[in-house]
Amino acid sequence: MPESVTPAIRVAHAHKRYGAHAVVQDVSFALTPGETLVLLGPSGCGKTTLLKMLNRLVEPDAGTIDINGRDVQTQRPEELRRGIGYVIQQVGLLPHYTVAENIAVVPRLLGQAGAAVQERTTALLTRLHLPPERYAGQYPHQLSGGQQQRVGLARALAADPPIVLLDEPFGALDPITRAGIRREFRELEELRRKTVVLVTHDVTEAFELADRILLLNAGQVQQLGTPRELLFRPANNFVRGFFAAERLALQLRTLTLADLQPFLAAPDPAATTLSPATTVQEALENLTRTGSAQARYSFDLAELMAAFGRALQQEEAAWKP
Ligand SMILES: Nc1ncnc2c1ncn2[C@@H]1O[C@H](COP(=O)(O)OP(=O)(O)OP(=O)(O)O)[C@@H](O)[C@H]1O
Repeated sequence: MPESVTPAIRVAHAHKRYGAHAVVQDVSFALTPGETLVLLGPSGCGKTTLLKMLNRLVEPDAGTIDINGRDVQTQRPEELRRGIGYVIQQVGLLPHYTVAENIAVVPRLLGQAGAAVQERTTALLTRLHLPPERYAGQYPHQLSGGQQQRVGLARALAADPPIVLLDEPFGALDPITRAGIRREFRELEELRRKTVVLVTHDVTEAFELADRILLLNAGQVQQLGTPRELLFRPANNFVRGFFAAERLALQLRTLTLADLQPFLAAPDPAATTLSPATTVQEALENLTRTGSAQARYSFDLAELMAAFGRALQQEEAAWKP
């Protein structure tokens, strides 16, 4: 991060213990505005505790936390929280409020005008694929789990906070709904501009959403880096082991056509082209798609996989110590 940029979030030497149990041990990181950090690690490693330190739902025993350059200890917790969106797994919608009323809670607390709040609610619902004419007046119990999670996200975004904290936001969903919502989430322009800290223990989710991953074990940072760094340049055996079971799937999601380009034949101008940023996984999905969406590409499945193998060898050779 350039020194002139004030980190959106800076955590320095944070510690937390409950009795004899050291839950967070000497954790430090700094995020540039707009960055998405995923807190990843096994159950009980301290992810939620660390996340809650950022909005003062948990107070650290030692260390400092600055949000936009200001120590959180100098700010009243309620005021701090109004500037930070927060989504939890259980969603926590108010059961007697409609969808629109739930989304409007924080903007109303901030004294925003009714018409502006309504406009924002309508826009957010539309963007999250919940047509407002159908859903604005419904109550939480009338919605599916995935719809409730989208309302939870809309609520966290309603006051347009520059920082959003998400604790297992897709945790309660089945894998298919989860993958779909994750895609929507990634494509949400709204979130691209924001600094996001997201807790998950789902490795695929972490790789899909993170700019950087903070991998924790027993309260200690094992590695902080891009998904590519954690995968190809693990800092220790814990990091290596944590990704071992899903290594191939993660490699397919991490390498892109740009990485494979030296090993693929020159593109056929008559064929459908895929962007260089397309992951190998996405390219595979395109190639194996059947039916009306079938298109002709410059390479076939065998050529793609051969190029993937060679790119992988190159990547691993480049990062050998
Ligand atoms: N208020 C508390 N009092 C005592 N122990 C706590 C408290 N909150 C958390 N812990 C303990 O601290 C450890 C870390 O909890 P935390 O919820 O941060 O983990 P996590 O990584 O988010 O786990 P999971 O993925 O299972 O949600 C756990 O062993 C938990 O039992």
